[in-house]
Amino acid sequence: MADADVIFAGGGTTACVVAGRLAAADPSLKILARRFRVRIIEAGKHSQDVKTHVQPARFLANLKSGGDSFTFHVAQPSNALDGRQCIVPAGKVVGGGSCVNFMMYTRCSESDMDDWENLGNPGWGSKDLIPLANKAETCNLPSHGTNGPIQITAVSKTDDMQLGVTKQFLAVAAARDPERGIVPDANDFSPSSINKYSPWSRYVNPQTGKRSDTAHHYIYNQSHNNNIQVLTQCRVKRVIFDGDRTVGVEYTSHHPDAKDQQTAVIVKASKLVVLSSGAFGSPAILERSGIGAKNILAAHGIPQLVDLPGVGENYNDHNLLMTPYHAPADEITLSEIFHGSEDALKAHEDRWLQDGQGLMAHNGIEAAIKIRPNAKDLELLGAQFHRRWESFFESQPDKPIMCFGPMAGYTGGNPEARGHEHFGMVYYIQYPASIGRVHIQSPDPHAPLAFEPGYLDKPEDVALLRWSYKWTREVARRMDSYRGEFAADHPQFPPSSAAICRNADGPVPISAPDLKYTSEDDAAIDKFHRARVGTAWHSLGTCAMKPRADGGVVDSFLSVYGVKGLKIADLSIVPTNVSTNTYSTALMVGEKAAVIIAEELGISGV
Ligand SMILES: Cc1cc2nc3c(=O)[nH]c(=O)nc-3n(C[C@H](O)[C@H](O)[C@H](O)COP(=O)(O)OP(=O)(O)OC[C@H]3O[C@@H](n4cnc5c(N)ncnc54)[C@H](O)[C@@H]3O)c2cc1C
Repeated sequence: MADADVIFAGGGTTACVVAGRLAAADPSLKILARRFRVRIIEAGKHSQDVKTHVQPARFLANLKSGGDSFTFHVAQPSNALDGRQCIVPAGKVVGGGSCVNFMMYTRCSESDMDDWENLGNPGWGSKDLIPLANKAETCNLPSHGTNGPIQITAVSKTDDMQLGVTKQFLAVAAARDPERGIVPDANDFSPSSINKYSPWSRYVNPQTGKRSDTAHHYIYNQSHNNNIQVLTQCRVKRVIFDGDRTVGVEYTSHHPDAKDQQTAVIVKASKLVVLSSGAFGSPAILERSGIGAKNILAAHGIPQLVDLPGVGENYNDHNLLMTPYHAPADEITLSEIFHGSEDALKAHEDRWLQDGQGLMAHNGIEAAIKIRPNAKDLELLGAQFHRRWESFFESQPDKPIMCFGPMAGYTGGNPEARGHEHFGMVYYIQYPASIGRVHIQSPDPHAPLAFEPGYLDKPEDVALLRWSYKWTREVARRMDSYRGEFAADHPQFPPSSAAICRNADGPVPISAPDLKYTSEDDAAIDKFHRARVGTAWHSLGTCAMKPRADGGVVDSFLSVYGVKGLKIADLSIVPTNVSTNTYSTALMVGEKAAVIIAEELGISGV
């Protein structure tokens, strides 16, 4: 007899949306959201009411603690990064990334969704997906959702802002770059909002001040619904088939203290297995199940069931830096919450416990721009970027090249920054030309993956970051709080350079000339980027939804090619990159997957 009707392998962001919607619509359907299993009596890694998850501003301390709500995927050494091994964390907790992310509320470009549809995926264009993006959220801004589970703190005007650096960023924008202009909401899916400065909202409930994640808002809110069974600290090894029909999955304990992490347990699904293990986990489960490229499976002694060479390929992310600037001692930032002791945090936590307000309910980001270059920028971006501009961006006016914004606080790891105030300038590439891959390197589900993120493999991405460093620095230098660069976390320019980093008494005038950089300076910037560029935590694309002949892994109904009864619902299915922080994309994919599965299973009311 089957253990459930639908089994989800992975209980992260997208899985909670799909499982929650299906279970709420049809309480007679048994849903088993598969995560980490408690081996003895340890409840495992639920996120419910855990303060590192629900108190928003603890996100950075949680990440830096290296704690057990993350999997840290260590990449292979990369030539483009001067031999460095990047580390890309992914959420590992019920609710996945939505419980550990930075809560920056961003939505993609219309054309991103239309690109997916045009790849051969009917029903995945902006016309169909925008209503589903709105269905997921409640956000008090025009053109957003009004009745969805995910609650947004809307920031659209100066009165909504708590951080001086945000206001300064927008003030410099207004004075220095009036051509681009400021809009109240750059995340309304309107092409005309691209290339505009804007206040920025966050995934925090404005009433309670709690993080708005999918675990609490799609699963834990259904504690009355006995049909949702969540196993924690269990790791899915592979999918079990009867011929080409999916019948269940095999899992093992993932409890860190478990003496035996290899004993297999098999659970059967009567209707469907859904892989929701994210851009790293889902392709790995497929490969361990015999679905993937022949050479990779053969190298690990796994018999091939379906030849799908696209599995694990097409790894996409956004490449990010946050460069810090000194700020006055009385600057309002989150640095104390990011790096302070529990004693130092107590006042912030007490304030938050009173009414859910204060800096503990914040993420430090309240303004940004998804930017496109003007003629002067294109000249500065140089020849290395021009081909990419002409072939990809020029004809797609709603595709930004970078996202820039100020972060109120120091996010780096240099202990010299402690006890002083800083703000950061964040910059990340929206559509990196460099693409990576992730594959298994063992049939063991606990073994690390063979991961090549591809960061900066292409020179056009290096050119983008070089221009972005200079661009963001020019804005920072004009902000009232600017007191010079925190030099240890900037490029090491030659001592004679006019661009050398130094302390300052205050900002330069808006009309001051821009810094001049020599070719040696440019080399220092590139070296810095190769040494420091990192993930934006937006991994996607490794089980792409596109035609099988084009390297696709799932079709537009999210069904894995070559077998029956197996779907994927997470960001691994996204075939091409998006101009957004990807929580919104996971919500949208989840809502779409819920509709698809409900229709197939004859469930109404989703
Ligand atoms: C540190 C960080 C900061 C971020 N900041 C932002 C932000 O500010 N704004 C924004 O919009 N987005 C942000 N994101 C991105 C966003 O949160 C993710 O893109 C999104 O949550 C991914 O959803 P998913 O469903 O694809 O995967 P996940 O949410 O990662 O879910 C996958 C789940 O599967 C589990 N799993 C993996 N393998 C197995 C297995 N074999 N068996 C069982 N379970 C398995 C994992 O533990 C995980 O819980 C951030 C992400 C991170 C990690």
